[in-house]
Order: sequence, then structure tokens, then C-alpha cells
Amino acid sequence: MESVGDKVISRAQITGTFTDSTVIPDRYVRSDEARDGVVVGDDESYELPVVDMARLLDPESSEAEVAKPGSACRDWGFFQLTNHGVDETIVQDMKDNTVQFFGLPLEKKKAVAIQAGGLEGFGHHYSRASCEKLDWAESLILVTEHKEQRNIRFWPADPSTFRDALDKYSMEMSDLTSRLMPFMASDLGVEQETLVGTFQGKKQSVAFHYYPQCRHPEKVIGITPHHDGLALTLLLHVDDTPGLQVRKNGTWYPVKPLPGALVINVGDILQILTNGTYKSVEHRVLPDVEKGRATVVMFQHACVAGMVKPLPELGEAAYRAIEKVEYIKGNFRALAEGTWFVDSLKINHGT
Ligand SMILES: O=C(O)CCC(=O)C(=O)O
Ligand SMILES: [Fe+2]
Repeated sequence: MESVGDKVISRAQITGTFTDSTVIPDRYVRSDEARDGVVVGDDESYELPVVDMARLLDPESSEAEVAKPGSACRDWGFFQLTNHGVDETIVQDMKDNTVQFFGLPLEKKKAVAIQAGGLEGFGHHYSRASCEKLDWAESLILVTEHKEQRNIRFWPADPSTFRDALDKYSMEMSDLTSRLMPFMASDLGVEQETLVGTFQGKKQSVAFHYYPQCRHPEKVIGITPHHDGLALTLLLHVDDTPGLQVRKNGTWYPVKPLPGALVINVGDILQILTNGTYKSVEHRVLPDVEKGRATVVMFQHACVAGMVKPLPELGEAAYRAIEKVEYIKGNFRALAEGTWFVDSLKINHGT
């Protein structure tokens, strides 16, 4: 059987093979549903929602801005957040360390390679067991909260500033989540403490991705279409290369990264907590023909007294309650099979 270690591919190998050759190794070539679907045309104008945090917080403008995060979460499940107030030095340090890490030779990155059966570390994480194809990406996944759950041996020691940068960045993302939740609570009509409480002190994990440039982007996929299984995702573009696409009513919409913004999206747990009011939407990444692309993706967990279930304030439950641990297991199982776990939790109330 192929070991996890065999799946670690160096950026040098990938770009070396593909910038000079017209042939893409079979294990990356995707002809499956991953590449299906219509992408919105270049001539069609569309706007993904943008929320300005400074306007939200300013009493003069907050009334006009306050409807935006809620409607973005209901209609798109995604928005870009500008003026988020996260310390710029901390963001820049995280970006610099990400670039430096992915720029290391493969042998060095292997110091933190994922182990057989493990979840954390460097390698190919997102490809499906059921399809045996690889995504055009190398990734590093780590648990950042709770602190005692950190597996420091998977936190890169090279570059030497990486761990400190991530420690600080992780805290900033938890704080930002706590600042955002009250706006969502008032949109939903639930007590602020109720929603904030489902996130506060819960787990957090991070995925760093690098998508090398690809001469034949039409043949491969950066990340297979998926829904995010946790509660809230906060994505930082390390560069200005586009690639992320969000699906709405069957059409794929490319996200055009705004300078300095974070991309926020609703994960499955938040869809369940909000009893389906907020949408966890499918998204994917396509590589760029000219440039590599790196992202830092923070996943915030949430639960109600150890359970994943709709907030009782939001009416008759549309999803069955499940223990968080069981939820995580089910989510991984479904991801490997290419199904969506949330579907199996839906309650059919009949008519
Ligand atoms: O890198 C991106 O743009 C998206 C990553 C993503 O969807 C994920 O890590 O779940
Ligand atoms: Fe995702």
C-alpha cells in the first residue's frame, strides 16, 4: 500500500515537470466531477459580498453595514472582510513565514511530514481516498487551539520565526471570530452570548496551502470541491493570485482577492447551529497558469455543550444533534467518500 510519505511531492518536482513539459502525470489528471460545472463568464459582472468591519463598528455607519454579514452568510456563505483590525505586523509575519516554509527544499519540509494515519503535518491532505487522484497543492495542517493539544513536532522549526508567527496569528483569528459573532447573533435574533459562547474556548486548526503554477490548469484541480466541516473559516491570501471559486445555484464564481481583506466562510457546523439559516457552500481551487498561490486558512470549531446541533432558539430542529467527536469522525468519513455529512443529519419532518 502507498504510504502517506509517498504522497509528499516537492514544489520543485511539480513545477520542474510541468513548466517544461506538456504532459501531466496521470495521478493529477482530473476528468471527474471535480472539474464539472459552469464558471461565470468573463463578460458577466458579479460581486461577492464585502463587509467593512470599520463601518460595522462606527456608530455613524453601522446601521447600514450591519445587514451585510448576515445576508452574505444566508445568500453566499462567503464574504470578504475589509478593515478587520487584525495587527498588520502579525499578518505580514504569517505571510512571510508561509512563503519561506513552502520555499524550502522538500527534504526540509519533510521534517514535519504527516505520518501514516495522522492528520497533522506537511503533505497532500485533501485528495479523496475514493478517487486516488491528487490535488495540485501541498499543504501543512496543524491544530492551534487548545494550546495543550498542539503537536509542536509538526510545527516547522524552519523558518525559525514560524512558530511564534503562528502562535500570534492564531490568537488574532480567535479574537476576530469573537468580534464578528455578535453581528451574526443580532442578525439571527439570538443572544450575543449564546452564539459567542458556542465558539469561545473551542478548538482551532489551520491549513497552509501552496498551489504551484500549472501550465495546464484545465487538467488538474488545486482543491477538490468540498464544504468546510467546521464552524467558521477565515482565509488569508498570502499573494494576489486568484484561484478560489464558490458555487452558487450550480455556477462557480471566482473570488477576486481584495488587498488586505480576509475571506470568511460559513462551515457546516455554523449551518447546523443556525438551523440552516446560514449556508455552508461548496468551493474549490483551480491553479493559476502563471503564478503560484499560497493561503493560510484558519478553521474555528464550535459546539453547544459538546454537541453539534441547532440553537434551540431557532425553531424546530432541522438537523439531529450529534456529539462533536462523532461529528468529526463522520465528517472525515464522508469527505473520503465524496459525500456531504450534513445531508445525513437532516431531519425529514414530512409534510
Ligand atoms: O486555499 C484556498 O483558497 C481554499 C482552501 C480551502 O478551501 C480549505 O482549506 O478548506
Ligand atoms: Fe475549504
